[in-house]
Amino acid sequence: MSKAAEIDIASVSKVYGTTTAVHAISLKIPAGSYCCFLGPSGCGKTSTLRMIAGHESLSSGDIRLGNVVITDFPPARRGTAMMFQSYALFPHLDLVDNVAFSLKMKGVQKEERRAKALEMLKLMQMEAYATRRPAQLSGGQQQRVALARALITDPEALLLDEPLSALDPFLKIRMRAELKKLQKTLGITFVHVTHSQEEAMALADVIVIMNDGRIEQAAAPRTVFEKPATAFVARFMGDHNVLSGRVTSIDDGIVTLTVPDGQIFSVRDIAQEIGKSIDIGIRTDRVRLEPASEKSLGFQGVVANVEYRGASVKITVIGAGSDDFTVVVSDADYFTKPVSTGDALSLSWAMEDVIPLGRLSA
Ligand SMILES: Nc1ncnc2c1ncn2[C@@H]1O[C@H](COP(=O)(O)OP(=O)(O)OP(=O)(O)O)[C@@H](O)[C@H]1O
Repeated sequence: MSKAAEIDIASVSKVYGTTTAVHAISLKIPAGSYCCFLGPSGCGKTSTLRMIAGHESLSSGDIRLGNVVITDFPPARRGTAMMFQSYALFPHLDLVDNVAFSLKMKGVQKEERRAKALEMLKLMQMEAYATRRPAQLSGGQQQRVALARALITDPEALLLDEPLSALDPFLKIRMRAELKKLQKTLGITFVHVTHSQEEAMALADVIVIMNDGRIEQAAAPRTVFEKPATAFVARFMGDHNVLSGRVTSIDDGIVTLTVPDGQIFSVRDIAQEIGKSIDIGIRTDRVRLEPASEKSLGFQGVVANVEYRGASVKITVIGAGSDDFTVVVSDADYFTKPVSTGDALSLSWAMEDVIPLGRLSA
């Protein structure tokens, strides 16, 4: 296998007619890492992947793979390989010929390309099916063949566009583990586009969260979850409450934030100006069902909904300017003091659990 290569995306934009799909993004994807592009539909993740692959031209900027600027290279000369969402296997060819296809295009002799294709099918544990056609395989097996076909060119980076979306939920989780294992075995850079937070968290060394053609945050899954950079990231990753308010006083480093019907205090220097709007995040599992003390923060609200989830219970609360402030407590904690819809309750959390979120507005 080839060596892994860093992918350097420098100020890359993509404009389609009047739509700017990607706004001058810059990102370095470390060599040998598993990188997931995550974001809502239309945020520009597929356009970015296709520009790395060479299936879409750049409107501006440059892309480097290792030491080589590949911006103007055709797909086959880039050192990348792409696996498509639909797998794009040829129905009339058997698996060996499907996998060997790109070598045939390169003029590699039949014996040599068939031997290499069998080696790749073996890597994906599909050699027993070598003479079958794609229609005679399950979804998971087709995916393995598509992977074998992408890997036969010894790419430095493998690009995967929603690779698990065609699979049923059970297979999705199994193939997810196989992808991760394959990336570790090969050691090459994987770039995987997904709209599933869970998938990105499970697979990635680096998650790149995109919104409206821009990168909101690029970091390790734990950083993204524990320190979301913006309100968008906190909301999109889920399991966080986002409260917005105005700074009403700053005293000795303690910022007082006033939300429409309550007060939240933060010890951190999250905004310097009185009157400025700010967003803060609080994890749903860090909220306690007890009144705030001097050392903690909180508000009083009214229970809007209670959802039993087995090991935990999710309580939705109206208050502090939010109509869906969410608290997740363990089943044990909940059942010692259950609450129902319409009950008034006090919520609190520790000051250190307040996450200041970026992109402040005036
Ligand atoms: N060939 C095209 N011509 C015109 N506009 C396009 C083209 N391809 C994408 N777009 C637009 O660019 C924006 C980004 O699209 P892109 O496919 O990159 O998003 P995405 O995040 O991958 O979305 P999805 O998850 O739905 O695939 C969208 O507004 C889309 O409509």
